[in-house]
Amino acid sequence: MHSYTQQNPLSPPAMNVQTGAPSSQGASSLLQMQDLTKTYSNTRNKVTTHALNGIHLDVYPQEFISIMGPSGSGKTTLLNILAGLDQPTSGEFWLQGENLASLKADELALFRRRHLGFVFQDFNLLDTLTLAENVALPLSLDRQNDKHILQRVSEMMRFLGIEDQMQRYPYEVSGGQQQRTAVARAIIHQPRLLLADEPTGNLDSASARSLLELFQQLNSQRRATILMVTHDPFSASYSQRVIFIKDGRIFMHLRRTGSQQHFFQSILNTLAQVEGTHELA
Ligand SMILES: Nc1ncnc2c1ncn2[C@@H]1O[C@H](COP(=O)(O)OP(=O)(O)OP(=O)(O)O)[C@@H](O)[C@H]1O
Repeated sequence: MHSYTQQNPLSPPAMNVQTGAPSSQGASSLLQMQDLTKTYSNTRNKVTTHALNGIHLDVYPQEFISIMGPSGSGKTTLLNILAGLDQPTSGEFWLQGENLASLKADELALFRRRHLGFVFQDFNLLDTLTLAENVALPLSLDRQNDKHILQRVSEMMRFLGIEDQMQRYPYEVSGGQQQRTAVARAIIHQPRLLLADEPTGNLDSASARSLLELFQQLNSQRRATILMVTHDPFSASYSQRVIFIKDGRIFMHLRRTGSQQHFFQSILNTLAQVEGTHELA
């Protein structure tokens, strides 16, 4: 299947068909992926899974992108590769010109700690640390001074509306507050890229909505570039561009051009197409 793009005819700009970037985009991309593939080979039952089949994608600074696709289409595999948690089988990717696949393990660990932020579905907070200590982790690991850390943590927790929970432990607060803590930890070091895997998956609808509004705020006010994997079309409608993956390939890019409601409807229509199109083996 070939990948293609869909746009509202009333609303240019045109997009680069391969990467989904606006053709008028002069700025250089923040993240570039070139022909990424990932194959899992199971030696026991000799089954080979082609999780990614040649992903080309450019992400531009200050974009908020959602990645959608059917179960097993390769979304998490892609995010894990970008997060440095897994290696591609072939292909390359660069974050602001840095070829991440070429870094040694310790260089990659440092790069991840300094330049990437992660938010996961299950929050991943450390239960033995207070919320403030959890948020401080990236700065403590970087050995920044205590006064600066306290100042940054307070400022960040205030921004996220959880400043009165600083001394509590994760098990003493709600899921929404835990996820806000995880977001604070993910962005306290001002990463170049925030990667989120189903960040609203364990939240009730009010907390999910407030997290998505927070992502929009981070994106517009703090210039965060966000890449979010989600199953949920409503969550995706908060972003500016949705990339649909199917069978490890990019199936379509959809860019928001009108209201959020209109974008939500376009996402639903595209999902129906993605799920209704079956490739013959
Ligand atoms: N460690 C692994 N070993 C073997 N196969 C794997 C492994 N991890 C993922 N896969 C396979 O790779 C394919 C893509 O998986 P991936 O988890 O990326 O999909 P996904 O789109 O995130 O799915 P979901 O929406 O269900 O989370 C699937 O067929 C999956 O079974």
